[in-house]
Amino acid sequence: MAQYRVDAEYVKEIEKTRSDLGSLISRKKCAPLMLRLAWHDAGTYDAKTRTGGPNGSIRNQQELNHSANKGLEIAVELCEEVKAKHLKISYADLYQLAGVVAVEVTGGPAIHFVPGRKDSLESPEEGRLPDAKQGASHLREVFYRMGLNDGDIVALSGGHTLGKAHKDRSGFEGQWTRDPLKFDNSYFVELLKSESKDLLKLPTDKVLVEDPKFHKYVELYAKDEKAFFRDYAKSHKKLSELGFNPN
Ligand SMILES: C=CC1=C(C)/C(=C/c2[nH]c(Cc3[nH]c(Cc4[nH]c(OC(C)(C)C)c(C)c4C=C)c(C)c3CCC(=O)O)c(CCC(=O)O)c2C)NC1=O
Ligand SMILES: [Fe+3]
Repeated sequence: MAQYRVDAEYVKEIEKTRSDLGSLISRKKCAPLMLRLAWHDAGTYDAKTRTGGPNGSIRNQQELNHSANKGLEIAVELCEEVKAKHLKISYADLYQLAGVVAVEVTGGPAIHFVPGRKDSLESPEEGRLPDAKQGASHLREVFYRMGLNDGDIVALSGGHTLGKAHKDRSGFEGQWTRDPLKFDNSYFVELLKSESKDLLKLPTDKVLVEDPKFHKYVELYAKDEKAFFRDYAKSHKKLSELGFNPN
């Protein structure tokens, strides 16, 4: 992923973009969708070939057509309103900033954001994002390929504190927590409880409790929200900067 040095003017523009994203995301109550957009752009990264990653390519219709990205054209559309006011900001930076703001406006941790991602029009082949129907070895294969580790997998899954699954997008239906617009550690609290008919657990959510290496993090985050916020902020930054070595 290419990057470029940014000047003071670009940094100033980023701050204006951040505030416009905050108003848009609060007004439209679309924090969960924006967080998913940021991940689906960044989560295609392959550390070996150094391809994919947070480069704005998710805006390509060809990539939006990937089955894992169903529904994200809405998020891309919503971002256009902000992009039109800040043309010099790259799509790559815009989408990652939207993910950072989505977490902050819903009460989550502040996440350090470094601008300078370059856009690419090249979309990776379909199938780089994890499949929610699979198990622990698949999760590790996909996240290790991105250059992330077991702790990142559990912390990032905590992003399911926001939002819901939609039958017509992923085939799953329902929210993971009582308040889908509040960023807190309740995803982990619910994960340790037995199945409840009104809350969702994806197969990939369930493996976080079944696999002993993942389970120890779930236990920690369920009882210590500060620890979750600390680790989530680190993993979020890591995912949003895959392939991008900020100077
Ligand atoms: C760790 C594996 C993992 C998988 C397999 C996953 C899959 C997954 N995530 C979501 C929705 C979904 N996901 C997320 C954050 C999210 N998603 C995500 O996994 C990636 C991208 C790597 C797959 C990461 C790493 C994060 C972390 C913040 C949000 C906020 C929403 C709600 C969106 C909404 O409300 O519209 C859906 C339902 C889509 C829909 O029907 O609208 C599915 C099937 N999410 C996962 O964590
Ligand atoms: Fe998800």
